[in-house]
Amino acid sequence: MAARTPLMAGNWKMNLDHHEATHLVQKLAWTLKDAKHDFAGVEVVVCPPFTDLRSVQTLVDADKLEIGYASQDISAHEKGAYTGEVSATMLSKLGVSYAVVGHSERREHHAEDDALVGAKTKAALGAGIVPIVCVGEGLDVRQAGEQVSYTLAQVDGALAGISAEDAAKVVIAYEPVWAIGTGEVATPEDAQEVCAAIRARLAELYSADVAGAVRVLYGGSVKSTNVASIMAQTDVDGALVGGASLQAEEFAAIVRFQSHSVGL
Ligand SMILES: O=C[C@H](O)COP(=O)(O)O
Repeated sequence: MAARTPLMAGNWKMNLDHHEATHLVQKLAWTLKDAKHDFAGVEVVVCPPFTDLRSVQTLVDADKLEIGYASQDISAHEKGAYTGEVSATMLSKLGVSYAVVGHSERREHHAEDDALVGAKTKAALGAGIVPIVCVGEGLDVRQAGEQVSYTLAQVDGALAGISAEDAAKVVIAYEPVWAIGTGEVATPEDAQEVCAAIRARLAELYSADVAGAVRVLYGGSVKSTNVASIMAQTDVDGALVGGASLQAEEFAAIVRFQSHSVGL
């Protein structure tokens, strides 16, 4: 079975206008190049707001940057009278290769449930976009010791009705809500426990091949100072980074760590 290429994705959330986006992507590319980053060893993706995507596409195409870009959300609808929505086809035309789906901030502030997350996952896959499906428990669930069953129920919801062929393409990001933006990173053991359980669930739902192909990321207060211990875990294949991805040097340091660990 082919090794899983680590994925480092920077979720900018609702930060940076299109001028700032261009500046950050340029700076990130320069910083990684100066550090002789080998893009074959680690995939680097940024997730700007919708309004920045065209500018990022123009820059990436013009300078032939090996940096991918993702949307932070995607519509479950194909087209038509859905004011404010952005379709998978529209995003695909912009060269978007990944879409964050079911982030806890959308689940919380926009009442997204597992059924909607599943529909968005399907919409992304239907347009050739890889969904980065976010799952993870809140503090109350963690304190009750129910993080594994809670998170696996979200995985089941997101993948309901999805074929094995499509499931193998999906990225799952385990983001315990209590670790997001709080500076309170999960311990490596906490991350491994749930990421391993997610992979085991994929094997149950599909096959060992699908479980072995899917990249499982960790997200929640990842920084250059803690990424090494998280990435050392067997079932963690990358990170979904929020705040720390807004600084080119810091995000590059997170990415560079991984380059070094694979001997580049
Ligand atoms: O999507 C990213 C996560 O919400 C993590 O955010 P954070 O790194 O600022 O904690």
